[in-house]
Amino acid sequence: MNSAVIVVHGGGASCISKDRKERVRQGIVKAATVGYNILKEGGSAVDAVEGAVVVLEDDAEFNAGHGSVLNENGEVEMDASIMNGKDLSAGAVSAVRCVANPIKLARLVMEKTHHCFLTDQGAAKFAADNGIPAIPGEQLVTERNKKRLEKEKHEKCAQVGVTLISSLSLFLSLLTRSLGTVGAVAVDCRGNVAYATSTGGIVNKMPGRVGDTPCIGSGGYADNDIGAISTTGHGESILKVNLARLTLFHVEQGKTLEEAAEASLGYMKSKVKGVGGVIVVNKAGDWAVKWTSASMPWAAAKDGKLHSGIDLSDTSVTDLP
Ligand SMILES: COC(=O)C[C@H](N)C(=O)O
Repeated sequence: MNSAVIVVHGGGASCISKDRKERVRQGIVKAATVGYNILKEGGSAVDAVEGAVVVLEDDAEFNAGHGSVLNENGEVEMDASIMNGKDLSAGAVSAVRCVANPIKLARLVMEKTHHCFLTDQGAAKFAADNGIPAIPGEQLVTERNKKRLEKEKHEKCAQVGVTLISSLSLFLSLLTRSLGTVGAVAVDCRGNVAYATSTGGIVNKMPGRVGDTPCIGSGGYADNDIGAISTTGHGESILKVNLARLTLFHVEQGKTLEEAAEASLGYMKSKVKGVGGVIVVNKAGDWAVKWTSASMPWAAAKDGKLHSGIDLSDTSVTDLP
C-alpha cells in the first residue's frame, strides 16, 4: 500500500503583496487538505488533483476559474488539462469562457470522449451536453482583474516609443501578467499518479491565445512509471521547451525529482529566457517543488504533515488535522 501524497501550486509569481499573502496561503493549504482527504478516503489520484484544483478555481485569489485574468477585450478565456498516469489518458480544454470549473470539463473530455482536447465552441457544446451549466462570463470577472487589465494596458501604452526594453523588465512584466495559475499532482494509495493544471492565462492576451496549461507535456504530464508534474510560468516559454515532459525525461535518465526540475527550469531560462515553476511527485511518494520566478505558493501533504511556502525563505511544516 502506497502512502498518499498531494502537492499543489498557486502559480509562479514576481512578488505577492503582504496583504494577499495570507489569503493565498489559506487557499493553497485548503486545496492540499481537500485533495489529501480525498486520497485518505480511498479516492484516486485523478479525483484528488481535480478536487484540489476545483478549490483553487473557486478561489478568486488565483488566476483560474473565478479570478481568471482578462484578455484584451476584458473577457475571461480559460485553459485546463488533466492526466491519469495509470494509462496515460488525458483531457484538455482551451479558450473556454462560461464554465466555473474548466478542470471538470477537461476530466469529462478525458473520460467521455475519444479525444484528448476540445476547444472554444466545441468545448462549450460538450459542456452543455454533459450537464455543465453555462454561467454568465461576468461571474468569473473580479474587480482586481479589471484593474490589472487597465494597468497592463496603461503600461503597454507607456512603453510605446521605447525601443529598448531590458530583458529584465520584460520578464518582470510577463510574470506580473501571469500570476496565479493553479495545479496539483498526486499519488494515491494504489500507486497511481495524476496531474491537473488550470489557468486564465496571461492578462491582456489576444483573444484565442492558448498557453502551455492545456497542452499535455507542457502544462503537465503523468506516467506511473516516471511520475506526475504540473507547471506554471510564462506559457510561450514552457511550450517551446515542453517543460513537463522534459523534466520527466530527466527523471527517466536517473536524476532525482529535484535535480530534474532544476535542469529543465535552467534549460528554459538559458534557452528562451523563460521563468516558471514545477511541482513533481513519483510513485515512491517522493515530491519536489522548484521555481525560477521570485515566488510560487505551494503546499504538499504526506504522512499526516502539511508542508507549505510562498517564497524561498518561508517553508513551514504543520500537522494535518
Ligand atoms: C503563472 O502564470 C501562468 O502559469 C500562466 C500560464 N502558464 C500561461 O501562460 O497561460
